[in-house]
Amino acid sequence: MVSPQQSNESEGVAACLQEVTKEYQLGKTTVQALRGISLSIAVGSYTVICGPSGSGKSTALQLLGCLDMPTTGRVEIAGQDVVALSDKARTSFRAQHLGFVFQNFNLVPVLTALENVEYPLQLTVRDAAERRERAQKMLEAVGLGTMLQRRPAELSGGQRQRVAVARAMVKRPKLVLADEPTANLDRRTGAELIEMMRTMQREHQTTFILSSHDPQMIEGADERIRIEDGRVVERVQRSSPALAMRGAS
Ligand SMILES: Nc1ncnc2c1ncn2[C@@H]1O[C@H](COP(=O)(O)OP(=O)(O)OP(=O)(O)O)[C@@H](O)[C@H]1O
Repeated sequence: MVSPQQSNESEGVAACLQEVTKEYQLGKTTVQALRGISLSIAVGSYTVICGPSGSGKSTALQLLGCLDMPTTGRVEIAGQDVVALSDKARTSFRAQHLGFVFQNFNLVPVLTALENVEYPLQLTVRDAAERRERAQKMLEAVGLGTMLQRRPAELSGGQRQRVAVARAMVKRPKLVLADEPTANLDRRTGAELIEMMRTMQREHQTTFILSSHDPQMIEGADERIRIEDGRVVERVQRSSPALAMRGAS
């Protein structure tokens, strides 16, 4: 297993991209999804990456989640240069330290809520009773203590996304990445989910990085990073709104 080095992390940086570009090849066409992005995310913060459709939000999130590698540049998560890791070490690092919430919930349909949340612990926790107890506690924390045995099809969209948040949090990750988590929820359910994620983030001091178009989510963030056409064009910290930096990189 790969343990994070203590370089940037000990300086309060949970994750950073340095001069990162990402190109996709579409037949003979090269799509430049990210055009030299540099950003850092503070430990324990709740950061939203926003911007128009196609601007590069999901691509940035995929890189921060070790789900893809940059074309050029450095990606550091919890002090670890993840580009330098082998595929196997990167998979292990991801399983150990990162949690994910997706727009479409991505729950396993044949498993119950409890089994879905237990699932990621199979890689890291040997004791079955401990896995069950941790999964149950996490489902109770997201308000689903009475629905442990329900399968995803027997839950509402908001409840499914709560299961997904519990699944992301159960391994006590350093970082939770959420790609448009409220996109498939109505406004009220989205607002409840945002509040719940905020509570979890504060209680567990977990760093959350989200991508979103949702004004409710963007407004409540500690920091918002706006991307347009593969570049960071604005960073606004909630504590000091005057810190808006047009054309940050
Ligand atoms: N696998 C891929 N192959 C080719 N092009 C891709 C791929 N993934 C993304 N792109 C392109 O890269 C650019 C950035 O896409 P990305 O999904 O990161 O944007 P986004 O800001 O998340 O958009 P949305 O808000 O619509 O989800 C777009 O031009 C997109 O078409």
